[in-house]
Amino acid sequence: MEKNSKLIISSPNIQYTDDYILSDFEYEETLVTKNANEIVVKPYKKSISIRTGKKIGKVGVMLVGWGGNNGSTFTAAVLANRHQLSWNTKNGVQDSNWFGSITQASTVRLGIDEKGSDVYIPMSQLLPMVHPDDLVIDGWDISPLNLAESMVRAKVIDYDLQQKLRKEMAGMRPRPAIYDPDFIAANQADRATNIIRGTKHEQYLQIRADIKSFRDKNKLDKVYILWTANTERFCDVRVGVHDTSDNVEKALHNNDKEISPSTIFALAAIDEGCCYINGSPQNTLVPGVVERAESRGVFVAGDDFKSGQTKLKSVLVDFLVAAGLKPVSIVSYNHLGNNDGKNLSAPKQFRSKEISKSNVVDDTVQSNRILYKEGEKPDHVVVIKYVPYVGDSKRAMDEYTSEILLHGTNTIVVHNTCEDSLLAVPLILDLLVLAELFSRVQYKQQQSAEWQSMHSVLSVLSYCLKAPLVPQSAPVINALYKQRACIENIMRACLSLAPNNHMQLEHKVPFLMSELRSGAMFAGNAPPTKKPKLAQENGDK
Ligand SMILES: NC(=O)c1ccc[n+]([C@@H]2O[C@H](COP(=O)([O-])OP(=O)(O)OC[C@H]3O[C@@H](n4cnc5c(N)ncnc54)[C@H](O)[C@@H]3O)[C@@H](O)[C@H]2O)c1
Ligand SMILES: O=P([O-])([O-])O[C@@H]1[C@@H](O)[C@H](O)[C@@H](O)[C@H](O)[C@@H]1O
Repeated sequence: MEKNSKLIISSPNIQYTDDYILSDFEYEETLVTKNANEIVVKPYKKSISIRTGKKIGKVGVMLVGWGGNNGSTFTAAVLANRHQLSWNTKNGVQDSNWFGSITQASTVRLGIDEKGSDVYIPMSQLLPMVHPDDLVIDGWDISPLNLAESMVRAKVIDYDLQQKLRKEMAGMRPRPAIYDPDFIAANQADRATNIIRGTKHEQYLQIRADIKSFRDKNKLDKVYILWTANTERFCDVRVGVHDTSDNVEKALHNNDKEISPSTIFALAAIDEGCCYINGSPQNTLVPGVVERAESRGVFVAGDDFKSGQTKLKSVLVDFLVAAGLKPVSIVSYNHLGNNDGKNLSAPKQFRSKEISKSNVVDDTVQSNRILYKEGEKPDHVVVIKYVPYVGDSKRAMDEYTSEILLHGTNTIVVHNTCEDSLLAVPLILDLLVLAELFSRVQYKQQQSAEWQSMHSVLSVLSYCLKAPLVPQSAPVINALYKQRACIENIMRACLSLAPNNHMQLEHKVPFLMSELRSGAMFAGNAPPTKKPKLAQENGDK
């Protein structure tokens, strides 16, 4: 499909207005009930209407930890792509790209052509999405370095590209941030010289003022707040402090020591009506914060970017278990030398990461009671070591041992070296682009008049996160294929298209095969000669 060709869904279930894409969608599921000696399966359907706003507006993003490896590399990537920069390296001239981003560099299966071949288009062409070039960037950091100095410190971007970006990035300086030595490693103290003084509530008010001034100065329609600052220790969640919105607010006013800097940022974001995304593993989004987001109709998402070792794990374990093989021992070791690794060399901060990296196999293991008894899990060990010399170039080594036929074993060993930030930054972009897209998608039961947004806990972003936060009582899905299919199929539903099922019966069932070959399969489904009629300009059906 040509990059700029227009996607038109030719269906009686879709209508295009100036402001919306309106879709009628049949949501199908299967209700399963088990009793002593039978399993009853009952298919059901739900007719819903979906509308997607076509107007994006001006979008701003404020990064907490802007001066870090991820924050400075994200900024460099946006600018390099915006200016379509090329630069010299020992391997020749390189061009800017967004490799690693599903919204910018991946395609989705749309359907089949007359010959029955799959047709794919860029995910970014499926629905209106904010373009990375249009993002306005700002943020906070406890370190005072400007973004050019931060980029140099990070040692991620090629030198020649750094030179092309330095002038513009030198003009970007992180706002003072909230520093609490009780929450991040003591070894971070020497960079914490750009901080907001005062009580926790005064810091909260300053963050709100920062968001407001950023929004007003740039005339923004939406602002997204994303935490890519250092990993904090878990806060000790307490009844009366973290359990409700009112109690969290009270605790803030009382300067409670268990209210973390990241929770203060989250409260400020939510109270300014801004989506808050947690790219680190700590438990920022305590129940009281989630309750506040729900009461204000604001999205929150987290935790911890799923960028490398864990992303691969959420594929490999799914493949092994789905193949009927039984992973019994998973050992994930890595060392790295960036500041993230330095912070994680402290036990409490490592513990936060160990938790988020360890739960990623649970959904797949629990799905197969042939291989695993109730409560049975593979041995699973996570090791992270700080080795300054290697910098951002994380060296990950994984060993997967599985039981196979007749007490055999299979051991898969993986070695994975990468600039950690070059894997995380595309996820930061996708989290922002997808959060903005889903802020424009609303649903209603066809007979009811009220349009509803998705639940405040935006679990559709799980694909980008190691330890996905989900609405209360919802299951956590970590398997990467399922997470990606969820995004694709919700986007297809916005266009009234059925989920991809990969059955390809036209290539398996003889009468369908002959219909395909004779052209009879598409008889009466020929593309329309004229555009689908525009619905009345009323935003509603
Ligand atoms: N592949 C990846 O890089 C990856 C993957 C998953 C998660 N993460 C998480 O993303 C975060 C950032 O990673 P990084 O490599 O950019 O680390 P980094 O240490 O280079 O950057 C973090 C930045 O946050 C700043 N900071 C610390 N506390 C702050 C606060 N309270 N307010 C504002 N700024 C603060 C630090 O000064 C630093 O500049 C870490 O928590 C890391 O665990 C990274
Ligand atoms: O994403 P992933 O490769 O599983 O996990 C990574 C860890 O292995 C790494 O040590 C840490 O510094 C990064 O923040 C990231 O969390």
